Amino acid sequence: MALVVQNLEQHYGSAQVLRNVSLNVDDGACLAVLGRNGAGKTTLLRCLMGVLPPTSGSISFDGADITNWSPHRRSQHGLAYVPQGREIFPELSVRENVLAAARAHRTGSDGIDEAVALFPILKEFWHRTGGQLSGGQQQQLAIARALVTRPKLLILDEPTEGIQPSIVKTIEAAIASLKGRMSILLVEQYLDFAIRLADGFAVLSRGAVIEQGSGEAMTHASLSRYIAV
Ligand SMILES: Nc1ncnc2c1ncn2[C@@H]1O[C@H](COP(=O)(O)OP(=O)(O)OP(=O)(O)O)[C@@H](O)[C@H]1O
Repeated sequence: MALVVQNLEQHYGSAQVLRNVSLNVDDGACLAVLGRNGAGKTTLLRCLMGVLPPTSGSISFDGADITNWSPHRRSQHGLAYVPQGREIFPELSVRENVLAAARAHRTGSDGIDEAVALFPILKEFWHRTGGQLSGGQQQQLAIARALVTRPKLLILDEPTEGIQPSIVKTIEAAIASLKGRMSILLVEQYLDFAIRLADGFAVLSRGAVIEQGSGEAMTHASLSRYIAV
């Protein structure tokens, strides 16, 4: 098991946002975390990355208890996070965005080439600034930046949100090609995308996991009631 989350709880002030959340991601597998807006998905990811300390519960990854580790230490240990809203550096070029991530992880040119090869548009726009890219191109850049850290677990927060269908296909193909080489935790509201990629799922509702299952159990009919519209 790559990632083991046990009994995680989180509060914002007096409001409880995560309730007894337990889930696992197997080595090399893709787990989809589904749920409506406000269900607590982003809060869960922020706890996994160490941006937000959980109120209680534990997180272990790759054999280590990382519950109290800093975000930096988690990243060095192999966790990479592509947040919702992408968060690239808009003033830096595509090249500089990628190199900044590579430098922090001492990734050489082979690792950079491998990550960028998944998204040919990035080489085409290598010297444009991040801010000049479309939303879908920025999403590809954000994923490439995560990949140059050579993660063991790639965490993606709604990578298809607001992105045109042709780029969604490119992102889907890229994630599909990564399966088996790293573990993936995919938060998604685009159900068909999640069904095509994931080996298992967990549904969050009001901060609690209300259903979990295998990839075979993931059908539009069984899961659409848990997703907005
Ligand atoms: N910084 C914060 N302070 C207080 N409450 C917050 C904060 N961030 C989120 N919340 C609340 O916590 C709950 C869970 O939010 P979260 O962003 O984790 O949900 P989500 O499932 O990721 O939703 P979305 O799909 O809209 O991003 C929501 O009720 C939200 O309003």
